[in-house]
Amino acid sequence: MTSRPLDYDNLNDNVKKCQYAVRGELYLRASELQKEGKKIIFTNVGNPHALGQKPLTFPRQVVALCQAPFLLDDPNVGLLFPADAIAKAKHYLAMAPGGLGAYSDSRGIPGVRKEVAEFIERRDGYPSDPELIFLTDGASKGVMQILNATIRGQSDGILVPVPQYPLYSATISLLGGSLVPYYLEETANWGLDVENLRQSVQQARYKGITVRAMVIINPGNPTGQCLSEANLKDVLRFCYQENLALLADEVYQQNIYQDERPFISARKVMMDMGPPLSKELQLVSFHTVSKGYWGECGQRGGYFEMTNLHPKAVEEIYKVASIALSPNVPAQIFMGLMVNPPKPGDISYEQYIRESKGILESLRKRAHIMTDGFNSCRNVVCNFTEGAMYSFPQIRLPPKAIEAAKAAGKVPDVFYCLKLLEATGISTVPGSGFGQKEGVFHLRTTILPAEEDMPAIMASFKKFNDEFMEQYED
Ligand SMILES: Cc1ncc(COP(=O)(O)O)c(CN[C@@H]2CONC2=O)c1O
Repeated sequence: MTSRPLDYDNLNDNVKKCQYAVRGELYLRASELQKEGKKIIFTNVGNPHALGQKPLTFPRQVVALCQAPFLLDDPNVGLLFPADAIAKAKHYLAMAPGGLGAYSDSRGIPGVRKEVAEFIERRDGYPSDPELIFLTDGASKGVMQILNATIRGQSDGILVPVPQYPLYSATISLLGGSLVPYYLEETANWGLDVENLRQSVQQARYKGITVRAMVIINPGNPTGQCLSEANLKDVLRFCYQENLALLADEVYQQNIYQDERPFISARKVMMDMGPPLSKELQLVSFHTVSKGYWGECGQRGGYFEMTNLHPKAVEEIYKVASIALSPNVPAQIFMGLMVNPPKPGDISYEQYIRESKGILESLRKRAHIMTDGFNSCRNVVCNFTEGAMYSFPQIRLPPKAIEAAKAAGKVPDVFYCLKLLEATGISTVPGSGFGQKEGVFHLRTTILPAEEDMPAIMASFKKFNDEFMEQYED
């Protein structure tokens, strides 16, 4: 048969080059085993509702009414829905001409963008312009839009933390750009070092790469570290000195499990630093309804906020957003509700706070159970999950295990994670999927399995791991 346009060999090379390990080899093998009837614990994806977390009640009540506005005309609606949910549904329906079935503006519903701006103002104490906030189908799409606008070709580089969330490496590959790694220091609790940043940029420039932007993920995925205000000041100063735009991925800003380093946005620190940075440094910040104590991953709601971008650049980003017509309208309502939740005195306030606090407190407990569990295992060390939703233990593989992996044609941490999966049903992501220093191996799991299941999962992991180490140690 003649070679055809969409045959593998004829596909765009950038498509074939990009990798996304969160749903890679381990996930595919776990899905096969599940089909064969094996019980699988999918802790590979930060997907809270898939692991049993209940959705918050109030947002679902409001969106249900927005999706089925005829319920608002039912005389019994007050028997099923609280008055503030009814009022909120009417509030959003009034903002969305044609309701949830109609396209919105390509930047999102102006009223919701205004609510996001007000949220940012309350959080940071500085004005925020709704015209510089675009709603997106999850933060993923926002990241892809901004990287698409930034990367002009192979010689454009993006400074990305290693280990990193592979949305960045995959998108940079897809767009034909160059990933410029900066290594986080595991022994310094995954801290970043400005000298390391400078070296990475210098090495890239030496290779003829123009470094255009720097990505920070705060709190970190997969590493879970929270950046301090001092760290953020260093990063902002560095980006200004090196003329880099800063892309601040802050999707886990609600997921904080320690009190020493509370979340502080890159934008607040930049504004606190005043001119010239607050007036000149280009910053794009990303957020989502997928994380935090919402976990509404499937709704596909997100936003990005642009600071210090020229109006003509904003217009170009708007033009490209308009190609996809409209962000997901129901998700925009979720975003509005997330940034503008029930207030003290509202009928649903107590329930909303109770549910939210319950989820966050449980996540904090699970972060400790998992970290302590890993640290009780042979040849395993693990930094505490200060934030986000993941645990990223270092697995010190004996040389014999590395040889066995090579003999099996597998990267060592893939070999280990496959053995773990076969033995326990625990589906993780090998550290090689996020990038790691040469010769150092990790795996990523989420802290999302139900609290009551966590001790048994960690015991099952420990049994497997200690037997594995026994088998391969000299
Ligand atoms: C750092 C980071 N940014 C953006 C996203 C995308 O979120 P949206 O759902 O808003 O597009 C994720 C999702 N985290 C993936 C999903 O689950 N496990 C992960 O590592 C993420 O971890």
